[in-house]
Amino acid sequence: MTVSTVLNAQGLLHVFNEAGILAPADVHVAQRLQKLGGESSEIVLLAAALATRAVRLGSVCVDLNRLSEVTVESEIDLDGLPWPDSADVGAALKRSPLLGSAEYPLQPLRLVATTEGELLYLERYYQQEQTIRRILDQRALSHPTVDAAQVTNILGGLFRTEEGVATAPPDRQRIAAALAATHWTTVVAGGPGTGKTHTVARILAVLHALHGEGLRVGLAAPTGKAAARLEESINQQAAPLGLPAGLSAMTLHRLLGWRPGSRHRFRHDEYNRLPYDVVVLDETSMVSLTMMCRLLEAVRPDARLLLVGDPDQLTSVEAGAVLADLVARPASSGASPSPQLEPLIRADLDATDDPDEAALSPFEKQRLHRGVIRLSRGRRFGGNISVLATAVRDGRADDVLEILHTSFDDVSFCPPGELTSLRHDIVAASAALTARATAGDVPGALKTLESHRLLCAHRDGPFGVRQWAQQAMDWISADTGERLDPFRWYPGQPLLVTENDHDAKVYNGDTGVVVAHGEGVVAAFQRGENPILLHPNQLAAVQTVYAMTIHRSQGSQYDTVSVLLPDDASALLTRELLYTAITRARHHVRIIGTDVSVAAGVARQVQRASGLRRTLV
Ligand SMILES: Nc1ncnc2c1ncn2[C@@H]1O[C@H](COP(=O)(O)OP(=O)(O)OP(=O)(O)O)[C@@H](O)[C@H]1O
Repeated sequence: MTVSTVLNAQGLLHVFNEAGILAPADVHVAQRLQKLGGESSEIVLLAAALATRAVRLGSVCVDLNRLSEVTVESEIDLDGLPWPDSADVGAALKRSPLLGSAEYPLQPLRLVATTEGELLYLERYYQQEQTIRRILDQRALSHPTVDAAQVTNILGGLFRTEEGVATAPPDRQRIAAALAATHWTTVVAGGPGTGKTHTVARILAVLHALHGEGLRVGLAAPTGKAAARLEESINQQAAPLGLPAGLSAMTLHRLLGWRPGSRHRFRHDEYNRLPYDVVVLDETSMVSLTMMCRLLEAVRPDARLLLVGDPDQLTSVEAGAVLADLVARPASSGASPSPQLEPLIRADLDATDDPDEAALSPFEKQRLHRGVIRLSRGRRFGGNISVLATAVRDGRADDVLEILHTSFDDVSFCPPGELTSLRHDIVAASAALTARATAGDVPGALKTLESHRLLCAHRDGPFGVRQWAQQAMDWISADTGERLDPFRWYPGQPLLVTENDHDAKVYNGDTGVVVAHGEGVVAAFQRGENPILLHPNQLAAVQTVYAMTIHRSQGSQYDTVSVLLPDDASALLTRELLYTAITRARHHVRIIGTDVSVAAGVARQVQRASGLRRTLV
């Protein structure tokens, strides 16, 4: 491992920098605080550097009781390092001018006591977390008043089986709609295919029926790709639900009014609130603490807010895992249920297990008080993919390995050297894609593009996208006898967009395919019934994609997914990564790796320390 060392780092900063725990940026922040605040305690400076490191790696704060539980890439002997005792760190911090003093009022660090120990924050993130906590708690103090009989009628009309009878209780989708009708903030969580978007469309139908045509709805998602999917899906369901046609969704940055040159300040804020009665945010798991704070500040207190997403998936690249925190937050934290909710969902609350849906647990019932519901019934895929994903999610490594070692049609497991079936699928998918694309069949090519996808954890190295994309191209060339030339456009060329292009309406993460068109070619991207067709030269930032990272694949699904696991020492190999990769598959998931790498992935959880799930003392 290469370590970037800071030449003038001293004491513990030097030791932890040399060991590869602290990056130069972490050391520089601590050194700056040392200079500005006149702090000389080594353990305070180390704690400040670890707090900076934590934010860099996605946490909001550092848990003093778990200072040494840092995820690192490999051979670092964590136990051999001189970790200070957490009580000593706490005591030294309490004496530190960096926590605020008459001489040094800036207070860049904040120590917070919780029922489970002390947390150290960089002040900015503490303030953002406090804002989120305060606004959510305030929003939970009052509730919209609705005509109960009208809501009962509307819910009865919307939640029916195909045969036209009311769905059997418990129906968590109906509960979500009842929650959204009676609470200012609703969190609809659920894995892929549990009907989150289906439910959002019905919630909008309930609110439209209650508030009439004038209801102003803002639909948003953290990425352009996710916003386009949300818009497409809601509009497909709009007509039968009586929703207005042409609802549009946008990125969260756009919704808030992005301003050039300012990454985290927006046109809409607490002084200039968003003009909507309902704001829906999809793929909330990808939203950082900072963006969630900005959204909450900008939503009117009397507007309904709907946060939707899968808390088990990979989280935002920046600090924070707010959706997971909100779902896991203790039931007691500052909320009272709307008195109107219970009568609306009496049958669901009282229901015992249904063949398709388990009864609500006591924890779920308590969580309803905070406006949180988790959809649990998979609607899109079932079978062993779902069982495998659940076992990964719950950290049951033995069950995961047992499923992988049993021969199933929809789940397979290959040792790293056994690549025959992977090669077969890559070559067959490419041949089918090229045939459709050469024939100018845009819908056929776009459908075939989703037939197989190779996913890697890393970008570079022996398990990375770069190497495996090249391997895939070599296999395809060996089969066709033709070299794939990445410097020209050819029918069947799979594309990945790497930057948002609002004019062309293609977004970072979109995948498309080059298709023959007249004498030339077009690049085709799926958008509902009407694919987007462009000349490939119009695309500002695009790559050929024969393999992609699991991070990039978030929000997409494929018929067959092959997941190439890295070495078990890779810090990227986490439970969330495995879960995200497996749940990309509709019909078949193939894991390529060893028992050791699978077990390591299931065991290693993304450690995102935050105070939102805790009770402050
Ligand atoms: N109550 C229901 N009855 C019948 N079909 C349903 C129901 N709920 C969802 N579906 C169907 O299940 C499929 C998945 O639903 P949907 O797309 O809403 O799930 P999702 O949780 O939003 O998935 P993703 O996480 O992939 O976006 C869709 O085809 C949808 O029409």
